[in-house]
Amino acid sequence: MPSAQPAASNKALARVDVDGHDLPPSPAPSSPQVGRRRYALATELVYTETKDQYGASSIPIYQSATFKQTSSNGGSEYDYTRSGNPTRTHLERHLAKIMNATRALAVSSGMGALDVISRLLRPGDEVITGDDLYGGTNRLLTYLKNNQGVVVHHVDTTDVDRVRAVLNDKTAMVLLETPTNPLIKIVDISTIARAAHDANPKALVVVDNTMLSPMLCNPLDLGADVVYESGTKYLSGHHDIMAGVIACADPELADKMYFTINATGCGLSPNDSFLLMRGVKTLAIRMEKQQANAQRIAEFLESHGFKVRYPGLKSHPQYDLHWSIARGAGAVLSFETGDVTLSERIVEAARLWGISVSFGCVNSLISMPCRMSHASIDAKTRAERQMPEDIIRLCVGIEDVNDLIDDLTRALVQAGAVTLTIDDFHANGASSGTSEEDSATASASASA
Ligand SMILES: Cc1ncc(COP(=O)(O)O)c(C=O)c1O
Ligand SMILES: N[C@@H](CCSC[C@H](N)C(=O)O)C(=O)O
Repeated sequence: MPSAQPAASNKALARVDVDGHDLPPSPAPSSPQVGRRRYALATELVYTETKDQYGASSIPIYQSATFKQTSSNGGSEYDYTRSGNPTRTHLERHLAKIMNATRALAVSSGMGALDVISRLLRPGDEVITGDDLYGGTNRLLTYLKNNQGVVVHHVDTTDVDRVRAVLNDKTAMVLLETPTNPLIKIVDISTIARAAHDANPKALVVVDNTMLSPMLCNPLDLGADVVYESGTKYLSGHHDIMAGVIACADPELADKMYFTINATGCGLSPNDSFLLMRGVKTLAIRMEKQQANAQRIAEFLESHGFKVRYPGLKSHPQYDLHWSIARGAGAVLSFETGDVTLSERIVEAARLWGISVSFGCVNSLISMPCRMSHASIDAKTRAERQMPEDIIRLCVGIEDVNDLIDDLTRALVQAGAVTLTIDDFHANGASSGTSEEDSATASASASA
């Protein structure tokens, strides 16, 4: 019995084995427009053309697992949603354009994206990565090390010489995060990419761009081979979906990763593809507001003597490096209080700031990474990697910045982290919406 032929765009690509063995070369992508921008990014985020027969201005949700074929040999563009779906394809082409990629692939989460990329590795391969990384990334790398025979080197990737010291011809992947989560350290993508390719021309430089999004950074333009992001964050922007995106310039590499997505079934669902597409359209305006708010909040905290980590502050030790690779500082910052229980009190006193993991969404969040997003890294490793247990991470949203500063001020005062009079409190940004009850709290704590 002849096997069903895959859909033109997806099927042709599905003919490639994950190792690239025994199969004919990949045909050219069916959509040559990918990766080509005509307008400024803010315009391209919004501008899309659907091929919908009714001229729908928003891509319809093709909520169908299967697609009818024109003959027993197939003949239709799609056959099965795990292999390809028009809503997902529309999103992927849009993402390829805004990520300056030849091809983008949408999967069910950011970790799903890293899983797909990591399946390019083989036992004995070496991976070089940072010593400050999102906890889930660290967990997956630890799994690969313990179960798949992959050698993982964690080094301080802010120091190019330390990376050079471990690069060798077995280096298959260099995995970078910048700014790092949660210590907001900056990594020189271009220099490391050059060094990695010098050490092994086949090494893949992979960048997790979740902390910046394509609005602020295009790692492929800086020498990276693969970029991935958690679409759960800035790209979708509302914390109502989980998603992941992978993009690259090399079509054969994209084919291999597509093979894994089809083989394992982690492609993004039609409904989530629709929601991610909708979210992406407002990325520019959300990011602009979130960054402006984050800058004000970082300055506010710094003015109170906290050690603030944010690349929008001139005091950031890698301020110049950051601005040489990125177009903005993003909206995630962290600060230390010097005392874990004090940090706990501040976080728990916040009202407007939701206590939650994640970032990049429209509402502001506060968290203690060592207990939350990075709890999967054991305490000993956290200490070895100099992650302060008291660190508080703020993920700034689009609210009125005065309300955010008021709420933070009240939390800091209530926790006993700062001492303010009511006059100071108002001078520090407390303005609209500050209730008498809040002011009274500030006064009472300040005099305590
Ligand atoms: C920097 C970074 N990369 C990747 C991920 C994974 O994304 P997801 O939660 O969508 O799997 C996260 C957060 O979860 C993250 O903070
Ligand atoms: N329980 C989750 C925690 C997810 S953290 C999400 C995000 N990347 C962040 O940094 O806040 C897990 O164990 O993965």
